[in-house]
Amino acid sequence: MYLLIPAAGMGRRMGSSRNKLLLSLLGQPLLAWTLKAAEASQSITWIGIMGQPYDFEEFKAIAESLHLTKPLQLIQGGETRQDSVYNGLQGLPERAERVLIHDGARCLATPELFDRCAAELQHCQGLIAAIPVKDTIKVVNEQHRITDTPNRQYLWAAQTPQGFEVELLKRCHQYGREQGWQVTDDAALLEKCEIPVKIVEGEETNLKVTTPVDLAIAEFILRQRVISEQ
Ligand SMILES: Nc1ccn([C@@H]2O[C@H](COP(=O)(O)OP(=O)(O)OP(=O)(O)O)[C@@H](O)[C@H]2O)c(=O)n1
Ligand SMILES: C[C@](O)(CO)[C@H](O)COP(=O)(O)O
Repeated sequence: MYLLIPAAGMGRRMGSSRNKLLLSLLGQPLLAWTLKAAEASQSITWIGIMGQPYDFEEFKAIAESLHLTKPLQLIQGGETRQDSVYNGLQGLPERAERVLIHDGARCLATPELFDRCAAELQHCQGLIAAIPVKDTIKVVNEQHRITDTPNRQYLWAAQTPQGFEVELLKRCHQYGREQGWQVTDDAALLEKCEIPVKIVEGEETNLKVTTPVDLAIAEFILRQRVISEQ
């Protein structure tokens, strides 16, 4: 299975002056934890990382320090996550039929989650990892007045990995560009093209490190894992 890792962001919500994926998490760059899970996955055979060229030297150093056994390709990212995935798709080897996309910032995803998504992708055109929403969600208007309380049974929080047939995802990205669609995940492009996307049960710990609080929570979870492995 081919894996593309969007890693070309800036981390504005982290308040960081550099790519948050290079920040230290339990003594290693955040991206290293994501790559370790990809390396440990049984199904992933090829890894592409979309980054900004000024981060490439550090990405290479991280990959070398991990002694990755899987082929690794660095691909120039874009201005938005959507652009970065678009570029990543162009950088896939021609033989790639299916692909998983996984945010570099979701550094706690387990190898087992990659493997479950990869296995499920043999039976559908598109899928995403997601978890049921725990909160009661309110829809509000511009005056901050509640307009609706949707039934939680139908609300799931999107995660990555998100997996697709390569040709289908390429077509949806291309069409989305032509239509000027701006989306925050790849599934949204298929939804807009009215193509069904399946949900695979994600992991509650598979948080996206977005703000400094997320970094602290991620560190806590990783510490627990390291302790339980000892
Ligand atoms: N131009 C971009 C923007 C984001 N990403 C990647 O997409 C993932 C999810 O994005 P997000 O958490 O929003 O990361 P940032 O863009 O870095 O954060 P922010 O929105 O706070 O600036 C991250 O792994 C990020 O590196 C990317 O590859 N290319
Ligand atoms: C793809 C994603 O990680 C799914 O949760 C997310 O949508 C991307 O980042 P953002 O924080 O929603 O911009």
